[in-house]
Amino acid sequence: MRRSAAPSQVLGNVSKKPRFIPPGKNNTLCLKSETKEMDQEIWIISLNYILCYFISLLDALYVPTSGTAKEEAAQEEPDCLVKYFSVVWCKASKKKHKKWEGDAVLITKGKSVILKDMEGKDIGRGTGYKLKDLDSLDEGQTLMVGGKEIEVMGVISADDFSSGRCFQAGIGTHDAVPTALSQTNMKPFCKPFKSVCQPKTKENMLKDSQSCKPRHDPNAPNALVMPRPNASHQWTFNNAGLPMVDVVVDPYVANNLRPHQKEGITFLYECVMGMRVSGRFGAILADEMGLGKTLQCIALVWTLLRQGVYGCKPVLKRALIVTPGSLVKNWKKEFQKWLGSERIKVFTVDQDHKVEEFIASPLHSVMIISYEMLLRSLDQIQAIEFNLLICDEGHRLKNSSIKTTTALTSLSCERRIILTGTPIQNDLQEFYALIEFVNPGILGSLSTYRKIYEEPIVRSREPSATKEEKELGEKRAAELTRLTGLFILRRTQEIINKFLPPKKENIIFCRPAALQLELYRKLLSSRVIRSCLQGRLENSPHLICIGALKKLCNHPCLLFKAIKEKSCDPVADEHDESSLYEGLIDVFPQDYTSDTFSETDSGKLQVLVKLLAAIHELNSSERVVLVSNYTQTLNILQETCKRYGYSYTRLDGHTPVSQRQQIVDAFNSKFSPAFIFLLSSKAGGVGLNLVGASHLVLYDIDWNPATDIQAMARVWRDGQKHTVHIYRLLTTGSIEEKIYQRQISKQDLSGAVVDLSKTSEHIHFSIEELRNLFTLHENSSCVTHDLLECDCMGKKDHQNPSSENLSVSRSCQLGQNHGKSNSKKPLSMSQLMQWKHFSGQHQTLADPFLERIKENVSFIFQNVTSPTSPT
Ligand SMILES: Nc1ncnc2c1ncn2[C@@H]1O[C@H](COP(=O)(O)OP(=O)(O)OP(=O)(O)O)[C@@H](O)[C@H]1O
Ligand SMILES: [Mg+2]
Repeated sequence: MRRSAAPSQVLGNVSKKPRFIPPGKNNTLCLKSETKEMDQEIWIISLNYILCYFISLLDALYVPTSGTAKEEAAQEEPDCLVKYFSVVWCKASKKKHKKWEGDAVLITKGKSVILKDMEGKDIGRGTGYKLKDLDSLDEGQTLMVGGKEIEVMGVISADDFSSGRCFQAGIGTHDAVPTALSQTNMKPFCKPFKSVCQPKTKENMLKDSQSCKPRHDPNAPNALVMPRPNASHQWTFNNAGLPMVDVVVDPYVANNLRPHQKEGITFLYECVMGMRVSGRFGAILADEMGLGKTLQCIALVWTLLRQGVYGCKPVLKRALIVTPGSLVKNWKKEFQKWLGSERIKVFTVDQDHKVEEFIASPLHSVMIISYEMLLRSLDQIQAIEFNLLICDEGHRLKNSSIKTTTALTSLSCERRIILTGTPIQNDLQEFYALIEFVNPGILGSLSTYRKIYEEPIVRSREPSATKEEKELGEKRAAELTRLTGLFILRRTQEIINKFLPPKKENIIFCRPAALQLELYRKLLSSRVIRSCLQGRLENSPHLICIGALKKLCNHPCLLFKAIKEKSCDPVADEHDESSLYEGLIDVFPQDYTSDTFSETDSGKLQVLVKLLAAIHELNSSERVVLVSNYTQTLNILQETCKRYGYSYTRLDGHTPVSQRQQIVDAFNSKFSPAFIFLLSSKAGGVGLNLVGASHLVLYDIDWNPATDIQAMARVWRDGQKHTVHIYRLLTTGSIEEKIYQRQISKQDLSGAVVDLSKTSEHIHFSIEELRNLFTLHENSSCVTHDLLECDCMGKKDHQNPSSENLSVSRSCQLGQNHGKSNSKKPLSMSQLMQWKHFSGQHQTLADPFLERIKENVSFIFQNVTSPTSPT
């Protein structure tokens, strides 16, 4: 017999011995028509063989199934028991020496069988078997399926099949057997445990073992001691038999750590040391914004640069931190903040400090560089041996084909950490790309991953999914979470609530101004929108319409400007946009100019002006961050600041990266004269600390909830001293409300693994969705509230939980709705239902800031998070 090529046979199964068994014996099953072609060999299954099989399972990774086999088999013979077997297969032949061609999964149901390869594709089917033969099918037996011979290697439980576990290699925890995972796209890494110190002589090693002591006292009170590696780790990485020594985080930094940060550092340590998943050294730290991911990494880097468990040898010699440009200086500052300036020298790459300097400098062991600069200096960086790579705001690596990802992947550093505060969102393929970056190959090939996880999970979330599809999708999602949970850590903000001041979050529905309403109606009646609703969406005219409506919601002057620009553009050939604007100019007053805009023409701007006045007057020492997604809108907000004499500072995409940290520091300083920080959420939303302000206004809304959440997290974070007020402004009844509804319904969708929302406006809209987007609700004070089916009608005060109105308020709570079918509801806004809410006309509002704006506000939702209250 030749050694099999089946993956399950490759790893050490040479001991498998064939044994001839006469054909026709009851341990060989075959179709009648195929009996003659059957080979007459039957195989012994020795204990060794079974062992080999299980070891080999570790070899093949997630090998998918379409997830429908169970249903397919069930359709054929609905009442029979479905069984699953792991098998090996080869083409049927009379050859004496078989060469197994692959592993497979056999599904039997009644008299039928389906054979699936390890990618989940059907590779054979058969019917007409004897019931009793299939019922008694067991290890070692062979069977003919559609021209293939198979041999049963073991039974698979229904659970292992539906979770997809039967297709994956075992990914263990600390105690796992070392895995030999498939190495899809693996780069030739440098050995992670290659000594970063000079080689030593035997005598020196002996000396070392005597002098090798923990750098810090592991028995000191509150000492943060890293877990020791298990025997298998020692076997793999300590061949020299060096003495083991406790790795203890420097108390200088450890004393400042919050409990979750201590856990996070331990987790990262275990990941990058290959102690959580054998042979894997990557991690994703996805803690919510503001939980101090930077500090956790700094503590890790500092520990590994100075210490190592085997013979005291430091694990790292050099670490590379890649971060958005606006955060390069922030990282340097944080290093200084937590380690002081004498412990470590970090090198930040910029125009004046080139990579070459780092190479030449013996002083520096940490390099911080922006993603942009990394691309420009890739050649030099590739030549440096880094032992740890940290990618801050690493969700940008969600696309494996973009330049940044390819550049970073080309670095031969196996220890990789992605930091992201944004939920690992978007589609499951982006999730795959992030995983693939930190632990290449761990989820198998993309096509395998798609079949086994993505397809069943996505399918299970579709409204038309059957019960079985839903169950399968849930199981696969749970399995994916379990597996990736070994190296992804996410904690939510609640864990630091107790260290933070209260946060008041308000969603403010602003009544549109008369001019806005008139323009809105005109836009909705345009030919372009009508034709969109008839399904004519070539060249995406609906995106132009959406853009126009969003501009109008911010301020009509933005639309005016767009119309003027279009009409002045001699080469304008975008018929859709021009015809969308047809006749609109007549709606504006004759003397209208975009420069002399009036705040009374925009509901939101009116509210903002009053709000700023209230803050300025009532809380003169507190400051405000004003956020918009659009530079043009920021211009209007800036102009408004000027008009009212408010001092301001601004950070947007045009702000030179080198100046960003300076601007942020100046604003956060208590001596800052600036009352307002104008922030473009796209340019500077991520990672910034703006704790100098305690009020934050989100002037407009993005499709992606993560963008808004990111922006809102800038002020409510460690270091904040005042109660934080967040105001999210939405134009009542307009497209903004719809986008908000979509945001929160998508957030609810974020199942066990990911948030499936889309990032850009390039979302696929159904005609029904477009119809909803292109409807103006003039008679509602809050469409979002209407959708909650709450019976308070906004007339009652839901503000005071101790008042008798509580019972009315309760009718909005989830608990009360349990009996109702949610399927009728377009949204599942469970969180929002638990917020206080009240109409703008309410007699008195407990909040002095809201009190000042109520005249222009139709409805408010409010949620207060305080150290003692649950969120
Ligand atoms: N243990 C701590 N004690 C006091 N302040 C802390 C602590 N940990 C972190 N901070 C401070 O909290 C702020 C937020 O930390 P950091 O910027 O690291 O958050 P993050 O998790 O990276 O958030 P984001 O996802 O928004 O980037 C920083 O100013 C940091 O110095
Ligand atoms: Mg950060």
